[in-house]
Amino acid sequence: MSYAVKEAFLTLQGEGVQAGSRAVFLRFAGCNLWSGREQDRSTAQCNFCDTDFVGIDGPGGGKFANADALSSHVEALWGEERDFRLVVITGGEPMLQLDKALIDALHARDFRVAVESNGTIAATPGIDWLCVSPKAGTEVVQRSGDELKLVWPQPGIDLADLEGWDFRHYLVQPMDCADGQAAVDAAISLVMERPLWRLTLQGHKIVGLK
Ligand SMILES: C[S@@+](CC[C@H](N)C(=O)[O-])C[C@H]1O[C@@H](n2cnc3c(N)ncnc32)[C@H](O)[C@@H]1O
Ligand SMILES: Nc1nc2[nH]cc(C(=O)O)c2c(=O)[nH]1
Ligand code: SF4
Ligand SMILES: [Mg+2]
Repeated sequence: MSYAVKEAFLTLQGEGVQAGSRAVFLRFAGCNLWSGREQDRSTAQCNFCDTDFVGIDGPGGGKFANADALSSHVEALWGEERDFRLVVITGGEPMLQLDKALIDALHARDFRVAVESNGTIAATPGIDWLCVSPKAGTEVVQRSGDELKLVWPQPGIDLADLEGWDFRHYLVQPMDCADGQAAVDAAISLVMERPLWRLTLQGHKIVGLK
């Protein structure tokens, strides 16, 4: 199978429990909850997205013919070091394209495979670190994983329901939006009221990384 990649780059994981780790980011093109066009945002199932995932024109992006070609591209971005190899596969919605062949090819090059998903498509087996970020009003089928990362505030989310799912870590991430401070305050209040949850900040934006 071929893969449509918006962009790929070396940075630090900015979010979640693995924040601060050196990682290659692989951003697949396309999402099932929004077209990515601004004129569709207000009517999309997910309308607060902070990411351009349309097309294959970003740095390190392109069309890759097969899993070997794409895993080789990831390896070139990482460099020679064989230890602690980490790739974060995101998008867009990565579960539209991520298959076993790509996970196997990345494992063969000694990468741990982390994935950021909206959870509306079941995760491909073999992922080493799965982050699910639920969106209000969508049917989340992937209710287990390593971290659940809730962007907040999101009207229509049933916190008690999420708390019954099977995740090792429950994280709340302030929504990057016009009133960012209000979102930070709301996230802190959530943690104060429900200590299962931990605050995660988008550290890459704070320090000026991509
Ligand atoms: C761009 S999404 C791509 C992966 C997948 N489609 C998803 O939604 O999880 C990557 C992460 O950014 C989060 N995110 C998107 N827009 C955000 C915003 N405005 N503020 C904070 N986090 C945001 C998502 O919830 C998700 O955890
Ligand atoms: N540095 C950095 N860390 C991230 N963690 C999750 C991201 C994403 O867009 O999925 C992201 C991102 O876009 N950049
Ligand atoms: S599901 Fe993820 S990629 Fe899709 S629009 Fe929402 S935040 Fe963006
Ligand atoms: Mg991002």
